[in-house]
This record gives sequence, structure tokens and C-alpha cells, in this order.
Amino acid sequence: MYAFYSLLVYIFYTVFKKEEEAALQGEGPDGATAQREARHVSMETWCRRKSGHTPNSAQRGLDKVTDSGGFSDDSEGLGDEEEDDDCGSDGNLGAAASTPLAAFLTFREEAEKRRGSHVLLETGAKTADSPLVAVMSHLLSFLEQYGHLQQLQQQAEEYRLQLQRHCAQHRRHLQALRASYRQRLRDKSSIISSLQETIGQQHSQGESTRPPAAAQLHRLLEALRELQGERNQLRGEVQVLHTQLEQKEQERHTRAQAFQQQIEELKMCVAEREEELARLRAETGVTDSEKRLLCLSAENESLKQGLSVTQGLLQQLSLLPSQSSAGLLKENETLRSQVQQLESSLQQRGEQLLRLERHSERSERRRDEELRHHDDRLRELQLELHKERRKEPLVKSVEVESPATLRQLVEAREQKELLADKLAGQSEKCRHLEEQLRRSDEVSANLQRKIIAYEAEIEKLRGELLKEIRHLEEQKEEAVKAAANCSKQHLQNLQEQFTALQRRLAALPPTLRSMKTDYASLRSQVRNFSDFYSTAVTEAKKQLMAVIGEMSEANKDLLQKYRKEVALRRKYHEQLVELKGNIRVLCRVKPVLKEDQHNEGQTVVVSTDPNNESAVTVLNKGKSRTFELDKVFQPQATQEEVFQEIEPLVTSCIDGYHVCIFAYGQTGSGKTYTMEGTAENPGINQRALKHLFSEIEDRKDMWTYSVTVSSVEIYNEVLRDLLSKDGEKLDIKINPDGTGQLHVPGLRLVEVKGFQHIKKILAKASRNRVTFGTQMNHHSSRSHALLTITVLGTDLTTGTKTSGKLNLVDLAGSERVWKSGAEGERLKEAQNINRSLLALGDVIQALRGRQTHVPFRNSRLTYLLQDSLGKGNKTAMVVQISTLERNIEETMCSLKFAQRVCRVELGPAARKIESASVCEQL
Ligand SMILES: Nc1ncnc2c1ncn2[C@@H]1O[C@H](COP(=O)(O)OP(=O)(O)OP(=O)(O)O)[C@@H](O)[C@H]1O
Repeated sequence: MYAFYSLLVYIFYTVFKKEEEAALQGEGPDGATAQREARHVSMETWCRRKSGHTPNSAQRGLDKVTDSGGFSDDSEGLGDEEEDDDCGSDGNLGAAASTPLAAFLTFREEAEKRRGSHVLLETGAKTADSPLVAVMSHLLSFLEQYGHLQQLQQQAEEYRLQLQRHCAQHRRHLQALRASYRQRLRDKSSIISSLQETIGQQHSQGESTRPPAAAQLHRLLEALRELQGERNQLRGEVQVLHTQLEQKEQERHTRAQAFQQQIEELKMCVAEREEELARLRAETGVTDSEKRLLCLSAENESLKQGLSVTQGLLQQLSLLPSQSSAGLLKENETLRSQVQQLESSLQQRGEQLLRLERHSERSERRRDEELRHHDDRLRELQLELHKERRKEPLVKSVEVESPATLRQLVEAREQKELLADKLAGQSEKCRHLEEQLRRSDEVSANLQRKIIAYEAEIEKLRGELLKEIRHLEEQKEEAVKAAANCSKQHLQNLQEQFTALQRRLAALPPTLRSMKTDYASLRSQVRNFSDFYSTAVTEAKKQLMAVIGEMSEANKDLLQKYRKEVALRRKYHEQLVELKGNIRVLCRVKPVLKEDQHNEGQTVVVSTDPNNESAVTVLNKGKSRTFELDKVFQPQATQEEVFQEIEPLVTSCIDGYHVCIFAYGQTGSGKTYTMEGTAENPGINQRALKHLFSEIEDRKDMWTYSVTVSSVEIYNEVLRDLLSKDGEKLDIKINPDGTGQLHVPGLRLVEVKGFQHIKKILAKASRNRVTFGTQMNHHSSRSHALLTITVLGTDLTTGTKTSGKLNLVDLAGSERVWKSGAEGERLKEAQNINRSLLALGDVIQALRGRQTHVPFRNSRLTYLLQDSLGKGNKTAMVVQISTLERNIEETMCSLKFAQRVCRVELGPAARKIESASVCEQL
């Protein structure tokens, strides 16, 4: 054992020496750089460890032995020898190195002779030549493979970057391909929709004639030919893509095969090296842990090769710029299977690596124990050597050799540790490679998923396109068949109908033929009627417009005619009034009311003749007397009938005349009823004002009017204003303007705006009037009431002004004092009333006698009515009479008074008119 270790140390030293010399002499033109580097590394490491920069346990153990053992005396000598070895100078060791094997054999033979053993000598002679050299060469080759592994890693990184770039290009190409497919699909769908529309139109038309159908079919066939041409073009493009993919697939396959062959060769080479290394290590006593490490390195190598193969495949995959669906799918499937295999192998390798790492740790521990054991053994050997050195001088050479052997052993152990470190680094790199491989697998998986999605979409689009093309072809065939059938059937039907009509026409009698011609002519006339109608309507419109124009021109003439007509009407009206008389006497007979039936003397003594409207007959004391008046109203005469007789006088007021209308009669005979009326049945006052405003409205285009109203009562010869609140007393005076007209200072004049306003004014005046209940009338009016309406008119065209006045007088009732039962104040009222009525009679008598003096001033009543009762005015008196016997005396008096008035001649009425020039002068 001792001899074996000595021999091992010696041979190791000799090999290093020889190789260094060969390197220095430039031996071997193919001396690899890796070998030189490896040797350099080995020597450098050895020198560094020797100089104490990285002391290990073995060195420390040796130092301990040196310090504690019996070498203290020879320590300097040993140090000198080591320095000689480093520098390569001459010395004892240099002398021994000149013939080392012979010296060692001599020493071994002597030692064996001394020990009496020859076995170890023979074994050492057999193994002293080649195994260690082979081990070193394998180690160097391992280092070379490590460098190659680094290069492969760099290539893998480059491949990965290229793969990313190619993936991006492939993605863009797929997007462009997808967009082009979609665009084509849209084009096809638009073509299909247009064709479907045309086919639908053709179907809807149904009975279209044959030539248009043939043209449609021709267009359809052309469109289908275009579609087929495009489809063939697409198929050609797809075939070209397929061929390109096949070529790429073949190239990839060949490259993969080449890579596989290289991998196989490398594997075989590594396996051979591993076998040789294992064998050599077994021969040289290499431990199991080293074998495991070598196996691990081989496995790492195979993993790297698998990684390179995968990367190559991925590169090939990325180099395919225009992969079609089939090639991509196949390639993806192979890649997926390979990736799965690699993943499984990686898992297995990882598990093996873990196991090996654990085993290497255990081996390391075991190796340390063995080293400790070797150290102990070495120490024992040193002790034995020390003992033998004391005994024999030859032992000195052994003492010289033993430290060198120990150093070689330590160096071998350091080499083992170095290898273990490298192995750990390789395992780290393997893990890093595994990580990269996993990332690349993820990238490839994502890429595969995207490719699968793209492929599915492309397949779907392709399927839809094919389906639509098939559908279009089917529709085309159906359309062709349907069009052919329809056109044929329709033609046949038309021909049959035509022949049947021809037969029927031939069979028709001549009369029907003539009717047919008449029908045709009528039809043509009806067709022409619309044109005739439109032209007639346009001509009528033109004529209408011309007439309208003429009418507008003739408007002025019409206006002038209208004015002439109005003037004539007024003239005729005046003549009529004059013919009737400017003072008219009307008699209204009061009907017998219910309240009058219970009293005495209720016999009707007054009768009227329906055939003579101006006569009234009174039966008085068995004698009948007929009074002739202007108009006698029947008891059943209405308020409207009475007003119709008054209406011309009211109109005269508008024309500028002064008119006086008063009611005369005994109390309770119906004077107030005739003048004021009731709310439901108004009298002359309200109707006259209503008529006035109606006339004013009719004349508003030519005249403008203002209407003012005043109302007074004469009670006990006192004039009171009925429209003022206080009812102050008024006086009648001559107007200071010099016109000689009467004037009532302080009298309130109310301008009337409308008919509703009139009703309020009249109601107020009626409320303010003094009434009192008498035996003849429960609401007897004890005053004379005057409603004076002044109408001032202006001709808009000439400026002529008119001033009309309408006096509506409700006289107080005349009654006999004894009959009315008046006493005191009532008696005084009756006396005043009768006095005023008598004054009125005197005035009328004077007018009748054409006296120069008319006693108007005998009473307030006649004085106030002076401008309306005199000459040139118009007067109407309504005599109210009762039909009852008990009122016969009053009736006779009233009728006699009426008859006297009837004989009065007021002469022609004078219109109160001022021309515009006179107005301007005033
Ligand atoms: N034509 C008629 N139709 C129906 N009722 C009438 C008619 N004439 C008068 N009357 C009624 O007779 C009654 C007395 O009439 P009215 O007050 O008008 O008499 P008068 O002459 O004014 O009396 P006085 O002078 O006392 O005021 C009233 O209730 C009135 O409604």
C-alpha cells in the first residue's frame, strides 16, 4: 500500500513535469489550448495551495504532523527541497528526477526485499504507465466540453432572441392574413347579398319576361365565375403556403436530424469518456462520489443537448414566416410532445440531481472520513518511517519521498474538491437552463395557443366561405331552374290566354265589336279627361284672378254707389217720416191684468179694430166714440212691435235730428212699462239705445259717433239729476255760447261705451226715481223722467258733424186727485203733475194753432223739451189707455188729448248739421 501511494505520487509528478516540458517545447501542433489552460489551471492551483493562500484540511493536517511529529529536526531541509522543486533547480530531488523510475524501482525492490513482499511491486509495475495520464486527459476533455457548453448556452440565448423576433413577425403576418381573409369574406358576403337581392327581386317579379331573366342569369353566372376564380386563386395561395410549409418542415426535420445525430455522437463520446473515466477511476481508486459526479455531468450534458435541440426546433418554428394551418398544427403537436418529453426528462433529471447531490454530500463526508483515515495512516507511516530512519540510513530517501507523496495526495483531494465545485456550478447552470427552458416552453405554449386560435378562426372563416359559396351555387342552380320553369310556364300561359282571347274575339257578334270600339274610345276620352280637367282648372283660376282684380278696381265705384244709396235711403226715410208726420201719436191699449179683475168697473169699454190700426173705439155711457190716431196698438201688442214704430225716429236722431218721444196717460196705464219695460222685456229706452249702437256700428266705416246720456226727473217742478249720487237740484238756463240753446248747469253727462253700460245707467236712473204707492198704482211714478241721449257724429270722409238728441220721457201719471186718494204731500204731487201736463197741453195747443208764442216756460217739463217739441223737430207721443170702464173718463181725456196732438203740424223737420267749413269757423 505504501509502495502504491509512493508510485502514484511519483507518476503524477512525472506527468506534470513532462507535459509542462512538452508545452514549453511546443510539442504537438494540435496541442489544444484547453489542455494548456487546464494544465495551467492545475499547476496554478497546486502552486497556490502550496504557497498557503488557500490552506485546506490536508495541509493543516500535514502541518500538524510536521509540528508534532519527529520532523522538527529536518523541517528546514524539507523546506529547502520544496523550494528546489518549485524552481526546478538541481538538488536531491532533481537528481532523483533524472532517473526517477529506476531510483524508485531500486528503492522499492530494496524495501520489498526488506519486507519480504513482492506483490505490491508487481502491481505498481503494471499500473505505473498510462491510467493517470488518461484520467488527466479526460479531465481536460471535460473542461473542453464545459467550454462547449458555455458556447451552447450563448447560442441558446441568441436562438431565444431570434425566436422572439420571429414570433412577433409571425404574429403580425397572421394578423395581416386574418384581416385579408376577413376583407375577402366581407367582399364575398356583399356579393352574395347583392345576388340574393337580385334573386329575390327575380322571385318577386315572378312573371317577368324571359329576356330579363336570361340577362339576370347571365350576370349571376358571371358573378359565380368570378367567385370561382377567386376561390381557385385562394386555393392556389393556400397550396403555395402548404408547399412552403412542407419545405420548411423538411428543412426543420433535416436540421433536427442533424442536431440529433450530433447529440447522439456527443452522447456516445461522453458515454465513452465516462466509461473510460469510470474504468480508470476504478483502476486508480476513484471514489463512487466521483463516478456519480461524472454521471451527473453527463446527464447535464444530455439536458443541455436536449435544450439546444428544443431551441433549434423553436428556431425552426419561428423561421416559418407563412405557416399554414396544417403544418403549424403538426409542428405544434411534435413540439408539444417533445416539450412534454423534455419536461418529463427534466423532472427525472432534477430528481436524479437531487439524489446525486445528497449522495455527493454523503460521499463527501465519507471521503473526508477516508482522508482522515488516510491521514491517520500516513501519520502511522511517518512514525514507522521515523523509527526505521533511526534504524537504517536508507530510510532517509523514504523520508524525502513521503512528504512529496503526501502533498500529491492532498493535491488530488483538492482536485476532487475543485471538481465538486465545478459540478455544483454546473448544477446551478442546469437549474438556470431549466428555468429558461420552462420560460421558453411557456412562450411556445402561448404561441401554440394563439396559433391554434388563429387556425381555428381561419378554419371557421374558411368553412363559412365554403359554405356560402356552396349556398350561392345552390341558389344559382335553383334560380336557374326556377327562372327557366317560370319563364316557360308563364310564356305558355300567356300564349294560351292569347289564343283563347283570339277565339273569343272571333266568336263575338258585330254589336259587341262595336261596343268594344266604343269602350276603347271612351277609355281614351277618360284618359284625356284628366288633361282636359287640369287645363280647365288652370283657366278657371286665371279667370277668377282676373275677376278678383276687376272687383278690386270696381270697389271704388261700389263705394260711391253705396253712399248714394245711403243718401237716398235717408231722403226716403225723411220723406216717409214727413209723410207720417213729424209729430206722431200712437195709442197703446193696456191689457186687462189679473190684479185689475177684482176691482169694480172692470168692464172693457175700449176696443180696437184689427182691420184699422189707427182707430180705437171707446164705449162711454152707451155711446161709442172712435178716435183716429196715427197708430193704435192692440192690447196684446209686444214691446218690439211698439219700438218698430218708434225706430225711424231713433234713426233720425243719429242723422242729426232732435226727437222727443214721451208716454202720456193716466197712472197705472203702462207708461213706465212702455218706456222702461222690465228686465225680461225692455221698453223703448233700452231698445232705442241698442238700435243706436247698432246703427253706429253699421256706419263706423264712414262716421264716427259719440253718445252721451243724461237723466233727470221733474218732481214737484224741481229738476233733479238721476245719475248723480246726491240727486242735487238743477236749473234750466240758456246756454252762454250764444246759440240760444237750453243748458242745465251741473247736469251729469255720461258717455256710453257700449250696450252693457246703458243697462247700468238705466238701472241707476230707475232706482233714483221717486215712486210711491197709490190706490191706482202700487209703484206709481210721481215725477216726470227724462232720458236724454245726445249723439254727435262726424263724417270721416267729409268731416261733417251732426248733433242729434233723443228725449225719452216717462211722464208722471195723470189722475184725478179724489180718485187717487192723494192727500197732503201726495196731493201736492198730483197738483204739480196735472199742472205740468196741462202746460204740455197748452204748448201743443199753441203749436196746433200756429201761435207765435208757445208757452214752453209754463212748466219745467215743457221748458226742458223746448228744443224737441218745437218746430223742425220730430215728436212721438204714446198715449197709454186702459180698457176698463172705471178708467173711462181718463181714457176719454187721454184720447181727446192725443187727438189734439195729432192735429198739430210741426212742419218739416230740420236736421242739426254743420258742414266742416262752418265747424272750422267756429
Ligand atoms: N202692456 C202691458 N202688458 C202687461 N202689463 C202691463 C202693460 N202695461 C202696464 N202693465 C202693468 O201695469 C202696471 C202699471 O203700469 P205702469 O207702472 O207702467 O203704469 P204707469 O202709467 O207708469 O203708472 P204711474 O204713472 O203711476 O207711474 C205695471 O205693473 C205694469 O207691469
